[in-house]
Amino acid sequence: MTVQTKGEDVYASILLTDTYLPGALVLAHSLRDAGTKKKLAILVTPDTVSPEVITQLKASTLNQTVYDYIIPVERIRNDHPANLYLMNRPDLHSAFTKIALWKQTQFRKIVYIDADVVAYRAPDELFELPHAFSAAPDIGWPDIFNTGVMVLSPNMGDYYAMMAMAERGISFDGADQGLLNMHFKNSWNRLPFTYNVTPSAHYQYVPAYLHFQSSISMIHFIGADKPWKLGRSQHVGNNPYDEMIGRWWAVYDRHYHPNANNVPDIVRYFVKGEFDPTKSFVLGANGSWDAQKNPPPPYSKPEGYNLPQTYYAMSSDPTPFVTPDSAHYENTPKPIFPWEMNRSRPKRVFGGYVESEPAPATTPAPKATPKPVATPRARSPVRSSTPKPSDSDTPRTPSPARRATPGPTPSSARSDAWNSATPTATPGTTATTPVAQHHSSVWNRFTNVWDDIPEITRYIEALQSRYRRSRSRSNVNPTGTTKVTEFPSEDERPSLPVTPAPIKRTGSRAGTIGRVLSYGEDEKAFAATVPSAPQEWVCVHGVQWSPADCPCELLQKANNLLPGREFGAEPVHHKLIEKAEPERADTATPIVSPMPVKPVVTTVVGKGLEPSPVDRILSIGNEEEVPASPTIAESWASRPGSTVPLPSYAGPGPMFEKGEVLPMHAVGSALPSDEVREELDV
Ligand SMILES: O=c1ccn([C@@H]2O[C@H](COP(=O)(O)OP(=O)(O)O[C@H]3O[C@H](CO)[C@@H](O)[C@H](O)[C@H]3O)[C@@H](O)[C@H]2O)c(=O)[nH]1
Ligand SMILES: [Mn+2]
Repeated sequence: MTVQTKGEDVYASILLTDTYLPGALVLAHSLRDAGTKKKLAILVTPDTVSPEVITQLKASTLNQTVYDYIIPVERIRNDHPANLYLMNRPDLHSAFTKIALWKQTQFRKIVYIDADVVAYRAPDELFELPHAFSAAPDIGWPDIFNTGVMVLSPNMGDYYAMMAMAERGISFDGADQGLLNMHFKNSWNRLPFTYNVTPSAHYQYVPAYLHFQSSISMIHFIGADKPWKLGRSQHVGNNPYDEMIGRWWAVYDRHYHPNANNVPDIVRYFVKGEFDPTKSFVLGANGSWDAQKNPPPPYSKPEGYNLPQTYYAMSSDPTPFVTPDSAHYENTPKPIFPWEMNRSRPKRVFGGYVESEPAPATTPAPKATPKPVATPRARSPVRSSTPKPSDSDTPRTPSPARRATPGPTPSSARSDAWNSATPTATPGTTATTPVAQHHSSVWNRFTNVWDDIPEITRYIEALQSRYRRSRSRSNVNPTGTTKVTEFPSEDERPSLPVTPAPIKRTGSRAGTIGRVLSYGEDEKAFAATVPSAPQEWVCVHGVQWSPADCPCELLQKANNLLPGREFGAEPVHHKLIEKAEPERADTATPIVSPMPVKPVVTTVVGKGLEPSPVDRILSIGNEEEVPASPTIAESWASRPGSTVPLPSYAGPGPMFEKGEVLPMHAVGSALPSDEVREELDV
């Protein structure tokens, strides 16, 4: 430890708040009155001490110097103040600021004294101590020292070491005394108790007091009760404690006597019982405060204090709220206008019941409507964004909301909405997963949102008539539907439900619809289309599966139909439907489902194949289509020796088979773009 040998000696105190001003003043006066030869310094934290208070620290009204040096220092807060609560002194949160004493290296030695100390005599001899650090024992635990009186030699080594502790909140009492005792541990020079006598109202060792009384240098009023906070009338007895309190008041009165007319109000303000506002503030003739001439009396209550206040308590009534019946509305004004009296019954249907009918108390069972309706309910934005008028005579304007309708994704909200139209599939009551519920609902109840768009319907009808012609050639039953999407029942559902959907093709073939591969009802017809070589199979999964593992039902079905044709063990790239050429990123949002098809591109290694029966089915209705030029990946995959699979398509959409893996990515709008719809308007 470096001990400074140069510089001045000073007594130093510290002021962290205005409220300790009387203490700081009395300490300084007591030292001066006792004839000290040393200068006085006080550290102040300008952020918590007002300028008026600092003025009082400089000079008394008689122009006597109080403190020679006012040293502004940064407040050092304890950010881990838990230990302060152990001694019930949370107000000491910034006591760590005392560490700044060690930074005052302009001084050779500092006799530090708390602001709640009064000196009986000036202990100037302490400056002659050779020790780097001295302090007196603490009355509460005499093995440690009290930090109200310390003799120290400022040096940056101790300063930084203690700052590091302060930053970490290392202090057993949360304040400076705990920190300093941990830092100096056994290296402190013990001063006699007479340099830091800490009287207590609860315990006095009277004989010792009487014995050492004449040698007392300083009295330190530890604890929350300070003489200026207790007031003059407290502790005026003749016990040792009261006697010592009286010594503090004696110094105070010598300099700030109540009868003296030059005592600054701000000093008295912080001394209990000393401040008299009637003397400080000139009142009007009627005794009230004249706001034009004077500041408000300091003890006046704020005006808002008298404002009436209303408190509303939360209801603690546990009875469930019941909607008031119609009697509640007895006093509603009688209809007077014709349109009020001759009101036509609402025709629009919401939630399965007519608007004007009273809503059933429980969940309404949907009334039979031509088509199930995804019930719009105000609480679900998903539901309300999928309006689906079921009455064909309802005027329908293609609105942006319709176009923005998200594709049927297996979201819980969506499946919820759909289940609401499926009385047997009440959410939470079935053992099936929401996804399974969703799909069964899809299969049994719903159509695609574009099914009612006449342009698309017309186009599809035209397409289907062509399709029927072709299918009669290939002996496959027609579906005979007038809808773009025909959802078969669970029983009649084929294993590969592929329905055409409009899609915008890039290039000159924009607007070409995908082709249909349908297993249909005729197994034999389907069997005829099954390719002879397993390599020709391309299933929806677009993954390299071992054929045995492939979950594709169509593949299984084909395998069952043709027992003689065992698939090889080689991994085969299955794909029964091929996705359309991928949309460019800068064009319309991808169409989710159903996935359009194009001629099968096989991945037979080393050579191209003749069109298989599957290819032929796939090409039905698209005879005129110019085969899409292979993508880079396709060309690369078909190079001799390549085992690279064809690029898989983006996801199966809502039409995929039960048990298939769900798409893990978001899907876009299922509706065609305006551009596509224009092109579709045939
Ligand atoms: O609101 C405050 C609090 C404290 N101080 C200054 O900090 C000193 C310490 O606070 P104090 O109230 O005197 O603490 P004590 O009651 O004396 O408590 C003991 O515990 C404190 C925390 O460890 C030590 O600082 C003391 O020296 C020790 O006697 C005071 O004297 C003042 O100089 C203020 O200026 N304003
Ligand atoms: Mn103190």
